[in-house]
Amino acid sequence: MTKHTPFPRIAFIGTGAQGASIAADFTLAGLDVTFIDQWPAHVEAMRANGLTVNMPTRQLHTPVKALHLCEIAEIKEPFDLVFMVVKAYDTRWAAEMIKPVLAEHGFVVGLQNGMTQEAIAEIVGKHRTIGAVIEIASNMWEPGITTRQNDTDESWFALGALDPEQQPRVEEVANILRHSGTVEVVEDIHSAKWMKLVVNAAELIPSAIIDTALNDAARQPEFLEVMRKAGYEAMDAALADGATVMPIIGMPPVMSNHPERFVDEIFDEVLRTFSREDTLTTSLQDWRKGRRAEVDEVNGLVVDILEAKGKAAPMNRKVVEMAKEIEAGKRVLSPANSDELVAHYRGLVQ
Ligand SMILES: NC(=O)C1=CN([C@@H]2O[C@H](COP(=O)(O)OP(=O)(O)OC[C@H]3O[C@@H](n4cnc5c(N)ncnc54)[C@H](OP(=O)(O)O)[C@@H]3O)[C@@H](O)[C@H]2O)C=CC1
Ligand SMILES: CC(C)(CO)C(=O)C(=O)O
Repeated sequence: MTKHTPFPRIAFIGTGAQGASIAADFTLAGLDVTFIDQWPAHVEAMRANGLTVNMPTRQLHTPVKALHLCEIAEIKEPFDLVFMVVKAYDTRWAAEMIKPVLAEHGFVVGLQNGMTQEAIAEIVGKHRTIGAVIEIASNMWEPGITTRQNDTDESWFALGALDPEQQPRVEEVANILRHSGTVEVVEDIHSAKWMKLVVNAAELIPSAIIDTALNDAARQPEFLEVMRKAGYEAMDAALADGATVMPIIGMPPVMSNHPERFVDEIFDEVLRTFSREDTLTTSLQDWRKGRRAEVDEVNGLVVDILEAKGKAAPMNRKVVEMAKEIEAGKRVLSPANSDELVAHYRGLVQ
């Protein structure tokens, strides 16, 4: 029997590493959840064997209702709440696909890295868009099986409406998402999303370029400076785009109002609380699977915002350049790439 909720029909578009584990929590809580994914083998595996979620100290298994993307066109009853958990670069088309089956008073929640709430709002309308910060480390290498490295007691989310008139309803969405972790409802989701992007600019693509687990990358002193520099430039971009410094991911109230020290604090918190010794960033997982990573949506956005304001983002520009070479097959994914990034950093600070 399905639980009574203000959102009787829930969908996830994108049920990879992150979407699958959160949607599994909702399913096990008795909610009506539809899993929609573009990876055919994953949908077939979930239909045949259900979904398995491996966590540090327990394993979940549940039958799920899974649809291929092409089956969205067959949906008769609209969804009241849609969690968008595809990669940031897939947001626009995914929002267009879901729009015809989104209830008039429904919401799309952009549970992703990157400033995806803006693209979602352009497509489904500001009044139906909720921005979200997600902090969980997870990975998916096999169809039907996701590994979530942070159980619900150490998973963290922030939610905020784009349209202030809808903000009171965000609490109802938070109550649903609390099946999967701690949820903070924030008034200023633009700033919260930027604070996450700041730490993402430092950690994701830089550690992926050197084909190294996040914690190992951050343990290399000179490479840590490279990562921090990318984060400092991202903080500049955040401030230039109207964001204010605010604590996220369960950090204590801001310890420092110095923007660069604040970048260091968020980064330390990710390493201390969320990232495990073997955590590969979502971007390195993409590259090891031969897929595209969120380069333009994270480091590329920093370059674009600062350059549009007549400022420079030389560390992020270099990160984007090397990432594009990797994606074009012109550069090998290797720890040896560290030398070039470190040399570039040294040139900037001399
Ligand atoms: N994984 C992590 O640790 C973290 C991820 N995030 C963010 O969460 C969002 C979702 O990321 P995440 O869940 O990691 O992404 P995944 O790549 O695991 O899943 C996204 C989607 O990619 C497709 N996909 C994944 N693997 C394959 C494959 N081998 N072959 C074909 N298709 C595949 C699937 O379809 P489809 O494209 O339809 O979705 C999947 O749903 C991103 O914005 C990410 O930055 C944030 C914090 C940490
Ligand atoms: C948790 C982590 C480091 C894992 O990839 C991540 O991707 C993020 O902070 O967005």
